[in-house]
Amino acid sequence: MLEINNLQVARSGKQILDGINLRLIPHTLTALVGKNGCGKSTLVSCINQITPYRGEIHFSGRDLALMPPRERASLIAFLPQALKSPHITTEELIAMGRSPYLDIGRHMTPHDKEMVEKAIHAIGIEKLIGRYVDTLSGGERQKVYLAMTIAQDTRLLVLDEPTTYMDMAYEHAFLAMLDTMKHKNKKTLLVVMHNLNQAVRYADQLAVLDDGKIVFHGPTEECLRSGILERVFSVHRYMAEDKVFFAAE
Ligand SMILES: Nc1ncnc2c1ncn2[C@@H]1O[C@H](COP(=O)(O)OP(=O)(O)OP(=O)(O)O)[C@@H](O)[C@H]1O
Repeated sequence: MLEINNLQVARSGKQILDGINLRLIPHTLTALVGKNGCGKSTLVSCINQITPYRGEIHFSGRDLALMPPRERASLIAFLPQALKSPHITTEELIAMGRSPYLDIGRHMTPHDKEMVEKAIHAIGIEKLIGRYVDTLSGGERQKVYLAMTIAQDTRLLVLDEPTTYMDMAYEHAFLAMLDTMKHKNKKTLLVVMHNLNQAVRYADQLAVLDDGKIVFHGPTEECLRSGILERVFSVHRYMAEDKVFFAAE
């Protein structure tokens, strides 16, 4: 599984990530949390080999920096924070998730088509089929991109703020679906999350970034006991109906 060793990123003379070590546990959901500008998207873009870094990122013992992009895409699916709006149909975009597996003529096999269908149903976007991506709302576009990452059928999914545009009810349904994917489909998930209340409810593990450093990585329960979230986010915590909630001070 994914293992990051002593990752360093500097930009315009500023140290953005400093000595990051992170080892994901298979078949768990790890929420990457931290205040605005602490380096979450930068860390994700290093895994995606977009941002240059010093240090090492391995997947099942293989250096990701040395792995051909097509092979990498068969192991790790990414949902970036900023989504493009190409003038292609939703099915065409979702089918791009199958790119790492297609032959030289880019022909979809019945299995590829089945994976696309399954992703459409998993996200519940049947009504968006036939629409052009550049005509969709922010939330609709986010769902179509999510279907693309699910169609990619990788062992690891790295999602950068996947619920930004989602309404509250769909956000819950989506996070519950990730939970099912983890258990039923044996997926491992690294998810950048802004909503602390959702993170502590759905994540098995929390990785807390503060000013470019991982200040906690471990089970969610342990993180809650440590009081680190209150310190990093300047929030206070309360209980309601046996659930933990955080609120701004
Ligand atoms: N090209 C760049 N040059 C200089 N600084 C940069 C550059 N790109 C990002 N940064 C800085 O790096 C820091 C980390 O940015 P990053 O986008 O990773 O934060 P984040 O934790 O994802 O933030 P948010 O929660 O707001 O999405 C920020 O202070 C940002 O301004």
